[in-house]
Amino acid sequence: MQLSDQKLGLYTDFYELTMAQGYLSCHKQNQQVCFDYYYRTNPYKGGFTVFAGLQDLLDMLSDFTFSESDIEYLSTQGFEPAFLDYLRGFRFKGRLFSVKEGEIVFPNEPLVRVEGNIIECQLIESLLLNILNFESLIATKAFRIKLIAGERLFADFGLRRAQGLGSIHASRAAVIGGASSTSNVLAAKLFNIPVSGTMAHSWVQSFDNELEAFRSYAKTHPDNTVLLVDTYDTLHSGVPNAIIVGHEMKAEGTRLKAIRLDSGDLAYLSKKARKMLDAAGLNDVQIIASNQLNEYVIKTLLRDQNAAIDGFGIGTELITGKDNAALDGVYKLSAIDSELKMKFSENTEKITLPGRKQVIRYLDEDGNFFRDGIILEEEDPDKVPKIYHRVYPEKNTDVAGHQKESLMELVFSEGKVLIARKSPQEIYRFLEQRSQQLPEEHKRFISPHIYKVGISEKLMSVRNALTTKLKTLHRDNK
Ligand SMILES: Nc1ncnc2c1ncn2[C@@H]1O[C@H](COP(=O)(O)OP(=O)(O)OP(=O)(O)O)[C@@H](O)[C@H]1O
Ligand SMILES: O=P(O)(O)OC[C@H]1O[C@H](OP(=O)(O)OP(=O)(O)O)[C@H](O)[C@@H]1O
Ligand SMILES: O=C(O)c1cccnc1
Repeated sequence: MQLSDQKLGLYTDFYELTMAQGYLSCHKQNQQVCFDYYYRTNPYKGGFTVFAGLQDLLDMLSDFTFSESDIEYLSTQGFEPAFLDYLRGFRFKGRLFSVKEGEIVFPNEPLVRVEGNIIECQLIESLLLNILNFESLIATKAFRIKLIAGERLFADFGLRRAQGLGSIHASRAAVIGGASSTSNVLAAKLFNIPVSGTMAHSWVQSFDNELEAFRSYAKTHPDNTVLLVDTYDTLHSGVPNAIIVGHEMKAEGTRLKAIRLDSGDLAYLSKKARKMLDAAGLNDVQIIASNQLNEYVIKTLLRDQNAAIDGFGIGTELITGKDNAALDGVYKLSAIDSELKMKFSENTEKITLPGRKQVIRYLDEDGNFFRDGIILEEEDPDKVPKIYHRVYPEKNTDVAGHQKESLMELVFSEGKVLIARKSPQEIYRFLEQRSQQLPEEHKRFISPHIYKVGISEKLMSVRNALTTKLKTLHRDNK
């Protein structure tokens, strides 16, 4: 994706650049490091997250360079000539290992591992977090909606309510999570996703009366006529006028596709409208609903109130990931050359895991997700018999004999993307398949069952030994 000729090297936080300059002047530029990307809490108080944004990140990495005008700008911000020279030829040449886009993932497990020299890995931190945190947040929201909407179509209507240009990534992520189409034409073109649209109230208002507005639209768009029926009075004007136009279209050999309800009690109105359409012989005209919808409203409409709704248009709540402003994904250093690194915290849950790691997904006898285990990359997964709770090792699970999968694969190396490009719809199909392996108790909205992610004994002992070493060192330094 490219919005302009602006290169992306400056799409970073200032401190990444000041540290990068510091690494260069301390002659650390050849140190080989490893960073992990992971998040800590599932959004929406849910039981899982949908990992998204990888393809965009990989595309943007190729553009993560500095133009002459970027260099000039940095020179006005106090950066040294030697560092500016370094940036002139900069290109990320490290390696990325990642779980697949569309994978269902859980807190605290590495999702991306970045390896390379300390400067390149530091500089891409902000970009990586920006893209992966946001797209994963929106894809997760979309998938929660999809879990409830089922086979009914749902369109992303969010552009007008999105956080600026973030809508481009959000619309892509919405389709990864299960939206059938987007109203966002630029996102549709850039990512080759289905585009769709109905009409606004302004169309209806722009004619002398509602019937004329409906007739004119049907004439100009006979293949895609969806009439917005709530401008004046849904049941006394909108639906009766749509029925007149539906009959006229039939007589002309075309078809009224749907009506859209955008206010009022959507359950009551949809059931009444369904009856009226059916009584008029327009059983194939669908009913689409919109107006501040989310997974909870859709759930009560469909499951408690038997609403006669065939499809949904969803804007604000989908595209902004309401009620979760951000996914709390982080990027933490875990190794420099052969030395393992970790960060302490008062909160034991937040202590990072050192070393180069892989995530193993263990399956149960039905092929469903059973546990995830974080192991050291050098470990043979076949020789990991148990995984342990990262804080309370007395809680552990026998995983020997379970079918297993390694979740992270090499996706970027020597400046090249190593995985095939997939459309957001193809990524959704992968997500759907994975969702069938995720036990139902992790999908419920209220107090979902916590999916267990453990660590291998070797990783635990490496972490514990390093903890003791670093604590001693820092105590002695006091
Ligand atoms: N049957 C229903 N059950 C639960 N929630 C519903 C139902 N029908 C509509 N809603 C939701 O209730 C809210 C109604 O919004 P609001 O109170 O602003 O009324 P409105 O219909 O938009 O009124 P207006 O005519 O001013 O546009 C929306 O979020 C909508 O999705
Ligand atoms: O409610 P959301 O989930 O955010 O979905 C998007 C909303 O945007 C449109 O309304 P708007 O009033 O902006 O335009 P209109 O004149 O077409 O109704 C549309 O009719 C939806 O109600
Ligand atoms: O196509 C629509 O009906 C639409 C698109 C964006 C926002 N609201 C409605």
